[in-house]
Amino acid sequence: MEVTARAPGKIILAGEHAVVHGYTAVASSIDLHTVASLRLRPDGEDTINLQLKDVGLDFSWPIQKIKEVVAHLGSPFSSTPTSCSLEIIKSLTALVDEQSFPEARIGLASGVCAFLWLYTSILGFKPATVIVTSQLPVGAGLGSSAAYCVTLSAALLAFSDSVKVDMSQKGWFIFKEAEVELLNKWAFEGEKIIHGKPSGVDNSVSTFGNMIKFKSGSMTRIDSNMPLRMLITNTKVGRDTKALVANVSSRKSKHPEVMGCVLNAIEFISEEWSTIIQSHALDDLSLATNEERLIELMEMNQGLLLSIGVSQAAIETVLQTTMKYKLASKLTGAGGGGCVLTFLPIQLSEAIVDKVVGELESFGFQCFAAGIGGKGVQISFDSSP
Ligand SMILES: Nc1ncnc2c1ncn2[C@@H]1O[C@H](COP(=O)(O)OP(=O)(O)O)[C@@H](O)[C@H]1O
Ligand SMILES: C[C@@](O)(CCOP(=O)(O)O)CC(=O)O
Ligand SMILES: [Mg+2]
Repeated sequence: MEVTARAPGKIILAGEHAVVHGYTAVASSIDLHTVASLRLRPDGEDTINLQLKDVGLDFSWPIQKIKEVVAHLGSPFSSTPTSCSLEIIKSLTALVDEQSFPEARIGLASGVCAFLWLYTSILGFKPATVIVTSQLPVGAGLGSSAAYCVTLSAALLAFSDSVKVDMSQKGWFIFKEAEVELLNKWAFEGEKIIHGKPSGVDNSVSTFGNMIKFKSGSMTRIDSNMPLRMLITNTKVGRDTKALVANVSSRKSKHPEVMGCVLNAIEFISEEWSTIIQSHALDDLSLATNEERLIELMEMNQGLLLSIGVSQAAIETVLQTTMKYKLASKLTGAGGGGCVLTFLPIQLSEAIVDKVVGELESFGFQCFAAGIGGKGVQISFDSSP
């Protein structure tokens, strides 16, 4: 029996970073997914195998070895989501390092630690092969870390005693509500290992899908009444969410009053975003007025993100390029590189979009569109041998 789980990435429309400090963010799922398949190995085999196809890494740990490393810390197996202590992270990192992790890919090590923590906590020491693939660029602001943790948590829970699923069901489906909440909590624990101090917005939107407003750990679903088109430009400049979040926190402790005002301003931007997107535009004129307001909010949000130190040269190149076409852009996710969103008004001609894309791609950036606001995590079973 094999289970496959898929979880979407996200865009943050307003409020990244501020959300880490208890302010509001507005985020939406996108129709690009991370997929994890998990197949239990027959009894007698004694390894846990993890294949990360996008980054070309393949790990195999004898169960006995994992037991030796984590069991002395007490059985990590737990029916309620628990945080991975620093001591366990150290032990898990030793397990990852033993597999001669390539130096250039050391940032990926925390993702492998998150896997080991989720695996041993949810499934214990059952032998299995887990394969992860993704349509999302890794480390580019589209929430690949959250989609990875959500999809792994879903696949692991599907074979655990914590959820009750009918494995004969055909096609994609999802657990019951309380079980999805449990999954989201586990994914958050995985995100903590990768991000250090995540707000929880990314795992929540990947788990539940749609568009959400998120503040201080709780989410409200947004029912958008506006068609929304965003061009996503991947600058391909690598960055690490954990470091960017830590830098913002350090700026906040150095300049508490200034940062308080900036983050408060971002809060108002997110609130206004959520009001506008839910309002009913009765005619083309009011739709255009609403679009104009969202464009201004995006410009202000980007300015504030620059002021907290998370913009970057390639991001600024995207902004200047799209500005030539009177289009507004803002970074999405942690910034420091990664992806930028450009608001495409509904009336904008495809000819202009093509011109902007052509110019952006001439810098070596990659442009794409993504469906906004689709379903959250789903699983499916395959009983073929
Ligand atoms: N498909 C994947 N395969 C392996 N690791 C992944 C994958 N997706 C995410 N990760 C983990 O998430 C990390 C990137 O997370 P992060 O810096 O938060 O960027 P983002 O979430 O914006 O893509 C990677 O370094 C890796 O540890
Ligand atoms: C910067 C932040 O607001 C979003 C990070 O998103 P991403 O990992 O860059 O996709 C951090 C968080 O909310 O946990
Ligand atoms: Mg992330």
